[in-house]
Amino acid sequence: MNCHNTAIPDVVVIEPQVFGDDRGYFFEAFNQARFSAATGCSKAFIQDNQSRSARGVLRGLHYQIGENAQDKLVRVISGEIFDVAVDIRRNSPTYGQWVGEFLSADNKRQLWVPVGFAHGFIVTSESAEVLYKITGRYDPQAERSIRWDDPQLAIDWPRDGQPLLSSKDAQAPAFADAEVFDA
Ligand SMILES: Cc1cn([C@H]2C[C@H](O)[C@@H](COP(=O)(O)OP(=O)(O)O[C@H]3O[C@@H](C)C(=O)[C@@H](O)[C@H]3O)O2)c(=O)[nH]c1=O
Repeated sequence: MNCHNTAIPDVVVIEPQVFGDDRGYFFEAFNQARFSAATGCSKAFIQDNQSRSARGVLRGLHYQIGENAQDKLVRVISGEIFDVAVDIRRNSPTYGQWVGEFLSADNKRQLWVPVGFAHGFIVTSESAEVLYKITGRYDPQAERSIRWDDPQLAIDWPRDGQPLLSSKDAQAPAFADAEVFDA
């Protein structure tokens, strides 16, 4: 497994070692001990989420606040996405900064997005299926969002034209009005 920190060190790219042979390939999609060594996270994952989206769909930017705040380990099982994490920890030196990584079924990269970050992605292939493990339970009351095109965040989404959004995401508040993390 190969890991490297992104420009925001708490966000980590994990690249599993892939063993190819005449039959196809094998890799460990998740290994608790190696994952904890790479991220410092020893919390248990309690839920796996999977979604499928067409090209140009943008989901985000999302997070949960309070005791059900969620860490996310994101990967792609078909197609390609540009996956984004935004640092929304008020006291962080990288507060308001974002990192983005292309994750695909081909490159098998995973992105570790810890609590304190807003998360979103745009689909850059014909369609994409995204699978992510989370540590906090789904709590609609704790859900928060930030608009994808917030001028202060200025995320450079790879896209042709306007993305396809949920109605919830189309009405998301600006970063300046968002509830953020104090820690
Ligand atoms: C997130 C979630 C949604 N749902 C339901 C609620 C709703 O009816 C339907 C679709 O929900 P959403 O529109 O919020 O799905 P989506 O826009 O894909 O939300 C996800 O976006 C990515 C970027 C994330 O980071 C995730 O944490 C999550 O917020 O699924 C659950 O039952 N459990 C869950 O954990």
